[in-house]
Amino acid sequence: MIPRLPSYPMPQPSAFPGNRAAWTPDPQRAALLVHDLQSYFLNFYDTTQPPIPDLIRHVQALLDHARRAGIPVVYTAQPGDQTPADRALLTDFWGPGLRAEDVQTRIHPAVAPQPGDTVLTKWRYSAFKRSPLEEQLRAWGRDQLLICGVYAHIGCLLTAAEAFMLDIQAFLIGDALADFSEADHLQALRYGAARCAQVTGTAALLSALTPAGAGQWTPERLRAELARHVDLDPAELHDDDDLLALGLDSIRLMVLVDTWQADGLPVTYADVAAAPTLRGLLERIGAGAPA
Ligand SMILES: C=C(O[C@H]1C=CC=C(C(=O)O)[C@@H]1O)C(=O)O
Repeated sequence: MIPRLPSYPMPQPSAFPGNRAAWTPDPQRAALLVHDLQSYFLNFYDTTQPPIPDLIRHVQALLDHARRAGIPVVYTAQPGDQTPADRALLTDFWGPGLRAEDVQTRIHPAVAPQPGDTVLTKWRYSAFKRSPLEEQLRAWGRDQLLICGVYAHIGCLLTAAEAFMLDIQAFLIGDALADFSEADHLQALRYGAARCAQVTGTAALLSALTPAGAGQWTPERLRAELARHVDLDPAELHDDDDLLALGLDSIRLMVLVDTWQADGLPVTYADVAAAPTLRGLLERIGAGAPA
C-alpha cells in the first residue's frame, strides 16, 4: 500500500540537475500531461503542506497557459475497483488500489479537466500502456510531452522513459511534481535529466512556450484578461475596481502572477494584493495609466 507521505519543500529550479539533452519546448509540438492527480493519490499527503500547494498552483498555471495557447491537455486517471485480472501484479505491490468512488477517483477539483481536454484511463505506471496516448499524440502531430503530477519516481518518470523510447521528447516539470519523499523526487529528476528527459521548472517552461512578443501585456490585454476572470465584459471593468471584491480569488491571482512573471513582468503576488486594481497593476509593471 502507499504509506502516509511526508511534507517536504518543493524542489526549486536552482536545485534541478543539469540536463544532458538540449530540447526546446515548442507550443506547436507539445502536449501537457497531467499525471494521476486524483484525490486518492493526493490524500496520502497533508495537502495543505509542501509540496502540494505549489504543485497545484503550478499545474493550474500550466493548464491556464496550455488552454490559452492551444496546447493539448491530457489527463490520466486510474480506474476504481480494478479486477484482479486487470490489476495483475500491481496488487502484489499496492494492494487493491482505488475504490470506484468519486471521492477517490476524481481528479483534484483545483485542476479538474475542462471541455476540450482529454482524459485517459491509466492501467500501469507508464501512461502509454494499454492507452491510446501514443496514437493520440501522433494524430495531433505532437512529439513533445510536458509531464506534471504524481508520483515523480513512479508513473511520471516511467512515462517519460517510455516517451523517450517512442522518440517523443519528455519534459519533467520538476516543481510541478510530487513524490514519496524529497529524495525520491530529486532522484527522479536526476535519472530523467541523465537518461531520458529534460527537466525544467514551471516559470521557465511557461516563458519558453510564450512566443516572443506574445508577452506584451498591454493595458487592453490586461483589462480583458482580468475581466474574463471576474466574469465581466472588459468595458465593465473600471480602472480602480477592487478585483478581489469582484471575485478574483487568491488561487487564480497566484496563477495570473505566475503567468505574468513567466512573461517577464516585474510583479509579485504581494504587489497585487496590496493594490488589487487594474490601475495598481499597470503602475506596478510600468505600463503607465490604463488605456
Ligand atoms: C500515481 C501512480 O500510481 C502508481 C503508484 C502507486 C500506486 C499505484 C496503484 O495503487 O495502482 C500505481 O501503480 C504512479 O504511477 O505514479
